[in-house]
Amino acid sequence: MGVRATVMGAGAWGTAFAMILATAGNEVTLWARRPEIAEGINNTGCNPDYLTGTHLPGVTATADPDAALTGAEVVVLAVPAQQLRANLAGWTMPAEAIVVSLAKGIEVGTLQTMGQVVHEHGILRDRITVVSGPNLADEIAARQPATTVVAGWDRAVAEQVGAVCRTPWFRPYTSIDVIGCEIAGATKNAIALAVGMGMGRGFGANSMASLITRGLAESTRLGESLGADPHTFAGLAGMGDLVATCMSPLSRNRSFGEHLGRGLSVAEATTASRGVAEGVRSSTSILALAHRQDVEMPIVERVVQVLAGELSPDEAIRTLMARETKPER
Ligand SMILES: NC(=O)C1=CN([C@@H]2O[C@H](COP(=O)(O)OP(=O)(O)OC[C@H]3O[C@@H](n4cnc5c(N)ncnc54)[C@H](O)[C@@H]3O)[C@@H](O)[C@H]2O)C=CC1
Ligand SMILES: O=C(CO)COP(=O)(O)O
Repeated sequence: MGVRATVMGAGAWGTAFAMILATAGNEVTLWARRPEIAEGINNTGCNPDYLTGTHLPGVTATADPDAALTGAEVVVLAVPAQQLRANLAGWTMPAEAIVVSLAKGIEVGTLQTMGQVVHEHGILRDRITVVSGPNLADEIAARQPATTVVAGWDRAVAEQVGAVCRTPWFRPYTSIDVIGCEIAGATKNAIALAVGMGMGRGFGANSMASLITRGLAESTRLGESLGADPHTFAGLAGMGDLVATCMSPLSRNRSFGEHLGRGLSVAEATTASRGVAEGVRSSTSILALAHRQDVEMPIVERVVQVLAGELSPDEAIRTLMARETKPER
């Protein structure tokens, strides 16, 4: 028996998630900010801007947030991290709905995770869940097998969301480590920028593996300082997502880093990007969070310096390699 589910945000991941929900037998409404996107979906059955060849049977689109939200039992938030708070302020959330956050980022200024932003908006913690894992939208849209983690403060609610978004090719696991999944999801984008920079400089698998592994170590340190379970970082939302993102040319964050590594400016890389690369804004807030928590994050620090134009990718790599020798753990 399906539920009435609404996805707020018709970018790549919002569109693919709407397709998952419809395939799983739910009644799905997809809110698009731009009316022409909603019209395109309703008229052709495909999103004209994102995942363009993907058919979305059973998905009805609208550009009216009230129409989208009225009566929804599950509300999926799929707008970029830095835009979530402003969007929530203009929306009337259904009183009893379960909320699912898809964005992978840390809010600039408040240093809050998306779950915290949603909670601050007045949603009870027990009704908030986040989805995070190795989920490149293009592959999900092509119905390639993938797994993910649905994390919620209330395990039963996470299980409910897991059941609602389960399809033959999309297998959700559940977790109660919301903060761990969110920190893992946000930091992997910053690490993917670093990996991309290395690839843009022409480096191979050794460099990539070194950055992934040490990136995971600093991500885990930050998570633990905030009360996360370190095991989460070895799981799908941690290592799983990091590997998928850093290995795939489909990743916007890795591609953005590659552009920087090849000598493009941040502005040029932004123009070349085919969607939001969350790590570009969130690297700064992740580093600020690390400073607040007194946690060392040398890779993220170098990424922030490159994005700010204070270091070249070559200098970033050189200074990372010049750090003092120390025990691995
Ligand atoms: N694309 C992917 O493979 C995955 C993305 N994510 C995360 O999901 C979140 C959304 O990403 P995507 O859908 O991929 O991004 P996208 O770049 O494909 O689309 C962004 C969407 O947000 C809309 N948007 C932009 N500014 C807005 C604003 N001010 N107010 C409302 N809507 C606005 C755009 O019109 C577009 O529909 C990000 O946090 C991303 O890290 C997570 C897993 C997979
Ligand atoms: O989060 C993602 C895969 O899990 C998508 O990564 P990008 O945002 O870098 O494309």
